Amino acid sequence: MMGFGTYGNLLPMKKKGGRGYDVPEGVDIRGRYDEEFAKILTKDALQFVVDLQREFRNHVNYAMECRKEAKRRYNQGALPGFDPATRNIREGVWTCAPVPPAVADRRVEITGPVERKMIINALNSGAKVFMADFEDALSPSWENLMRGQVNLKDAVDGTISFHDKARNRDYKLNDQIAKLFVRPRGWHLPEAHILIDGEPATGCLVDFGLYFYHNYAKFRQNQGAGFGPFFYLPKMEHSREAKIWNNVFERAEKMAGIERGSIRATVLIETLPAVFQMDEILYELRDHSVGLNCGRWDYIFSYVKTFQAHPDRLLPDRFQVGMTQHFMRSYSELLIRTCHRRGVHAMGGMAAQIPIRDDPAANEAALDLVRKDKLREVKAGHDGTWAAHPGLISVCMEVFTNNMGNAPNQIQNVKREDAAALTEEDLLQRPRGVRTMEGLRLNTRVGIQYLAAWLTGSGSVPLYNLMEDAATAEISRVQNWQWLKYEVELDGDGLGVKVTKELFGRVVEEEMTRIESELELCEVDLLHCLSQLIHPFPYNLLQRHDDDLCLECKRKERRKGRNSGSVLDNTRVIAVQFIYNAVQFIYRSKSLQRLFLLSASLFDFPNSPFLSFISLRTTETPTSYNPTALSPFSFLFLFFSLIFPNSPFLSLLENTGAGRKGLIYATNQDLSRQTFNEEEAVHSITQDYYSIKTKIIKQKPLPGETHSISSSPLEPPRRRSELALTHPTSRLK
Ligand SMILES: CC(=O)SCCNC(=O)CCNC(=O)[C@H](O)C(C)(C)COP(=O)(O)OP(=O)(O)OC[C@H]1O[C@@H](n2cnc3c(N)ncnc32)[C@H](O)[C@@H]1OP(=O)(O)O
Ligand SMILES: O=CC(=O)O
Repeated sequence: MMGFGTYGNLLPMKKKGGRGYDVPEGVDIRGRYDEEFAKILTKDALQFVVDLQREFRNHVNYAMECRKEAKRRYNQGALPGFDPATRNIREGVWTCAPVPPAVADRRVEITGPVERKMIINALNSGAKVFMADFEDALSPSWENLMRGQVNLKDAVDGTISFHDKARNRDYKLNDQIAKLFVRPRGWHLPEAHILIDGEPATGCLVDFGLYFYHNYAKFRQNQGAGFGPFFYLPKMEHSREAKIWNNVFERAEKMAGIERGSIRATVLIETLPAVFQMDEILYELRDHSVGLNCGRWDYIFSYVKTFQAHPDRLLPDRFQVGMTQHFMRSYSELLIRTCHRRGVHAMGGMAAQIPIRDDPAANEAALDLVRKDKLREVKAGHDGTWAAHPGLISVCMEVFTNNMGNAPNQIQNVKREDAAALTEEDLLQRPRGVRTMEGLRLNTRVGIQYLAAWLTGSGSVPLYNLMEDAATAEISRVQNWQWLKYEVELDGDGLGVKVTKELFGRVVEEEMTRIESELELCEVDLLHCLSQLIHPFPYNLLQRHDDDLCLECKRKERRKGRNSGSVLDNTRVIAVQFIYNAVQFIYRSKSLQRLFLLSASLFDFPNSPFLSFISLRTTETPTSYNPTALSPFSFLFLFFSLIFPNSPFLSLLENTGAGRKGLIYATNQDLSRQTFNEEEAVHSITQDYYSIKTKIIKQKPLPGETHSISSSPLEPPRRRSELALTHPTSRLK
């Protein structure tokens, strides 16, 4: 994980700015200078990005305007649907270019952020494909984005390695590795660290351009058997956006002097409007396509976003919106039919379960949910599927292999002509289910913790034994937004209770308390981990504490409770405890919190897709974020933080306070990820947005609580006994 511990290098950034890099005319780099990054941000590579930007920016701007126009129509009551103007494409007989042999078999694909160790683990995982993610699994700090490029270049070169200091373990590539696909960001996200002609570059052109420029030759030789590089393309809403990608690919092929159709991409169908454009999208990309993928989590998010002005289409609890809902099943079946008719892969979606290492029964239950989900996919006709964790590869592989036989895919064998009968009504059918207080609470808890992690540099995290990334956490955010906007009346325990701002504010406070109690369990682990890091003094990353404890130790620690335990009885640990307490003391200071947010917003997050709330252009309470209101002590702190790049002080400032504020703010904003009206920031919900609680670490269920919240889009949720204990209305009095 790469966090804000890198702040220390920000002083050099101030001095050098873009001047540290040798840039072409019209380019200004705002991110900090780093020698490793300079090998990626070469003048020639930047020139390629600049050329793409200049050639395509008007097309991108136009496409974004069209999105706004469509949104206006949906907000006035229109529904998305098939476009009569492109009927000939949908009904015409045509196919995409043949699938390259290197990626004919994609039965299991693993995904993950472009972190060094995870790239190696994913490529070695036994999956057929690894999708390296600059998008939902990555928090888009300058550090993460640029390190990601460095890591991918080493991976394609075959030289990538990693030494895990805490475990004294070396990582390198196996002989057999997965095929690499790269997912750049969506068209709508700017890259604010790189200005081209005075404007932020288009994020995906930076991701694509730098990666392509440095890797196309080696990739085609080492990975693609003459084809490639390969990409996943996210968040498109219309085929005109696919057409821009197609033109970008042709431009890149021309620059590289490689054959047209070398680059191949799979498009994620993960917005509601795009489901009505699947043929059109494939048609635009027909020389460069290797299929479509059911990006089901974002698809659910998009349902809320598209219908934000349709109170008759509110979602039930997040975990009830699964693949057995009619609109979800219809989407997956139509995707399979469309892809197979056009001769390309129909990829399945992500199961959010991850292995549960300290509870075999819960682990088996989680694996069983994955198995059922994958079985549904393969039987429906999907050619492959996604897994979030290496521990799930064998389960998914077994299901697909047992049901696909020896064929590398089902493109020719399962045509799903029955899906031709699916109508607009099928694809839009209202989801069924209930809206509960439990759902509201869970969304709140997940939202707070995900945003806190995201702010501190982690775009995918394990929460309550599930993978959470920007797509899944986004569902939590928009669902709360929707329920609040329409003041829905809750079902179940919350029967008759309306989701008002007051209720939401109280839920936030209560969930903060709960998170705090969960985190107290983790503090013992943190201390233990610190003890291992004290020598040398812990200017080091503290995040990976949990894995370093053996399971028995963890159980013992938890039984004994906070700040006790036999593993904490030596001098080193007492020293650590002293430092830890000192840090905690500082850490709870409000001015420091403000300083943290201030530095974060100044230096590392101009890119934020939905968290621009931490920017300084705030209309919030007069003292917050006002640099002149900070105490001299804060400045001293900033000074020390800058001197010590990986200061544990900064690591510890990973905070739920920021996450809470983020959730409150984001919940009250326009649902578009592109813009925020800061005027609308709501002050009335909680008295204190900034109270920092403690470091976000891996969340484990509380003792006595069942481990399995069903996360599969297949199964209905189970009760969480813990939450059912108190009637929500009495808790809120
Ligand atoms: C909806 C969508 O957009 S899905 C696509 C975007 N989302 C993703 O890609 C999420 C991918 N998954 C992940 O990021 C991770 O699995 C998480 C954050 C959920 C959990 O990660 P961890 O907490 O590290 O899991 P855990 O501790 O069990 O990991 C065990 C080992 O597996 C590795 N690992 C876990 N997930 C992955 C992965 N996706 N790829 C490669 N390696 C992985 C870890 O690095 C660790 O390696 P080590 O033993 O050598 O140290
Ligand atoms: O990107 C994938 C999704 O499910 O969302």
